[in-house]
Amino acid sequence: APLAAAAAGQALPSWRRAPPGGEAPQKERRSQPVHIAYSTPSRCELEKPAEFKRILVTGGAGFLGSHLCRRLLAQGHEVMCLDNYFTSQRTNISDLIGHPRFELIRYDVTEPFFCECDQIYNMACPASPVHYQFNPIKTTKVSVLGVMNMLGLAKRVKARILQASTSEVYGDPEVSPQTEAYWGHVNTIGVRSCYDEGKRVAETLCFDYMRQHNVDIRVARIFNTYGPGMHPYDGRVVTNFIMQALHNEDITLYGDGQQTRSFTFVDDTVDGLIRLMEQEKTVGPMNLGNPNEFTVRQLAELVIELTGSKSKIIHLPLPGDDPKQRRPDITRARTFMQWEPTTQLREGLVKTIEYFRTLDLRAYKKPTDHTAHKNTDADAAKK
Ligand SMILES: O=c1ccn([C@@H]2O[C@H](COP(=O)(O)OP(=O)(O)O[C@H]3OC[C@@H](O)[C@H](O)[C@H]3O)[C@@H](O)[C@H]2O)c(=O)[nH]1
Repeated sequence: APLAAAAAGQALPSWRRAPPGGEAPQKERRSQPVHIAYSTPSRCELEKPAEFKRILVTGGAGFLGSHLCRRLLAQGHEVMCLDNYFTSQRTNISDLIGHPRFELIRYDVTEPFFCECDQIYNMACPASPVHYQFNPIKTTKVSVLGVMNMLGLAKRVKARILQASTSEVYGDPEVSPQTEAYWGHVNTIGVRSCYDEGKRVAETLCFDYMRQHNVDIRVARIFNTYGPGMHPYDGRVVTNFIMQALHNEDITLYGDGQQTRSFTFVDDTVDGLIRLMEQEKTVGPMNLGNPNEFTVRQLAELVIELTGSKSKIIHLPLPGDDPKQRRPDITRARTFMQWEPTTQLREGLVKTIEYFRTLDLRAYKKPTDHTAHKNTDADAAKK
């Protein structure tokens, strides 16, 4: 059937379809819209031609990475995608495989990697607490060795490099909202430290490579991002709640649900990442997040409402070191990149729910036992 569809020119990305009357000139083929499986259509069309660049995206098959690859291809760039598929899979980017400007390389960023490129987006790292606590030593290695390898490459080929950092560098913040000037409140020995401290060292390395070797760095502190393309079993709150609601299962609220998060729709985050990379000056780390703050209970109630689910909310213990509040101050992003999120939670959730509703779950590997939420403070006290 896929062959028949291919012959008929259907169910193939537009760039793979033969134009009526045979081969079109390269220019004409490039100007056709690229159909993107997960992102919203407005972001998928081939955008106004940018200066052609060779761009390396580590973690390019992951949730954020795959959206980024699509967007960069749509801008007309050449994209090299590196991934070891620890938390991602090739189906995330199946629509890109075979694209003339896309190259896919199975690789682990803890090993040095060399290629000619103009820009590097270092996105590789498991991001869900369930995943990054599964093998915490490896998580620190990915953050620290991964960024060292990429900074070394950036230095050697004089590429600009963007490091995907995180709101988790603020730990359990004592101030709200968090500006980039806040140094954070992070436990160095807790169950989340592998990720938090790994990303903090990654930031340090970026700034030291800039000071010592003049490497052109960008550091994005990404807040909780959600949207179509998320792994259905990633264990994070948006996926858990939507999956549970769609299957009329209990909604698992950890703790009393009064902890807050600021949820950013994936297209806004990707837009922010590209703007930050293209921004001409290094201006320090940049918060990328939606400043609208919600309690996790509010999120649960909104998901139930939008799905029309019969699910009930139940309470489970709060995971260890779970931050109580998280809200970005985005003055810097507004000032330097004229960036702010345009999709608010309700609208973004509707799109995400639609994605999960139509997802074929057989294409995804079921999780190993979800243990992260069992790493509670009470357990840590017993040890
Ligand atoms: O089923 C669930 C899952 C999670 N939660 C709660 O929802 C909140 C958000 O949890 P998530 O696991 O989605 O993500 P966290 O905010 O803890 O960490 C995230 O921070 C920013 C990013 O860098 C990462 O994606 C991730 O580390 C937490 O308070 C968590 O305890 C639930 O109440 N129920």
